[in-house]
Amino acid sequence: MTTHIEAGKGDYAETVLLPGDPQRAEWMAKTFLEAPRCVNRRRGALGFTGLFRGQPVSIQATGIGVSSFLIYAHELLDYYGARTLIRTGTCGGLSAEATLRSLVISQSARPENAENGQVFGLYDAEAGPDPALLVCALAKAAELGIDHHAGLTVCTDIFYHPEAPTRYAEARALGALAVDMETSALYRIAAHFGARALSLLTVVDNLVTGEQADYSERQALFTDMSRLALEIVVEGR
Ligand SMILES: O=P(O)(O)O[C@H]1O[C@H](CO)[C@@H](O)[C@H]1O
Ligand SMILES: O=c1cc[nH]c(=O)[nH]1
Repeated sequence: MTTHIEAGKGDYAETVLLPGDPQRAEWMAKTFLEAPRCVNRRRGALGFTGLFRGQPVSIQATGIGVSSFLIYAHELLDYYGARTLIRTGTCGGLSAEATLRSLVISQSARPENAENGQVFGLYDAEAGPDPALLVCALAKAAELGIDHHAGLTVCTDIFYHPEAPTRYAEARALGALAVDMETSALYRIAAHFGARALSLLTVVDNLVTGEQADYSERQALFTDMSRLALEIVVEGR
């Protein structure tokens, strides 16, 4: 076990899907995995391991924000031997193109604090996914007919911000499709450990149009993202 995970060594597969929300982790495990077993309950950050088409896969909730995310990613990479991390997250659309319920594949992630923050040091730099996983995701998304967009995403540390209406002007000018709170850290920590990573993000609100998906509707929205992540696990190993 580690400080934040009670599972034993060997309880996680080498490939781990990483939703932020523990309820999403449980729904994904029970909906898509064969013989899912819960390997972590500590702090309610649920973790599961099971099989998808005979291949071992784990799903671990990471909580909200870079600080929480890095704890789980670090312990999975450093202690449990994870080699491929695929985030199955949610995001806010920053462009009209990133419509509600569509899927954003983060081709590059830029931390909001890149120039002025230095909050997370090593993690304050733009980074990208594993190229082979990205290629696989784009091909599979097209094959499965999933409404998706690939491009730059930004990663913020603050969900509710006093400058809400204008704060993403620079990111939008750079062409950012969406904002989440973990992806740049995922890409940086994976590179640090020589592991592979990719971030898939379902748009649950759009900061340009003001549209929002209700939480009660959300699990249904995650079917495409979960199927895509699991197809990548099978194809991209
Ligand atoms: O739904 P998850 O995967 O948690 O992702 C998004 O939702 C949370 C904010 O509501 C942040 O963690 C953000 O990145
Ligand atoms: O980080 C996030 C996630 C969903 N919606 C947002 O506006 N931001």
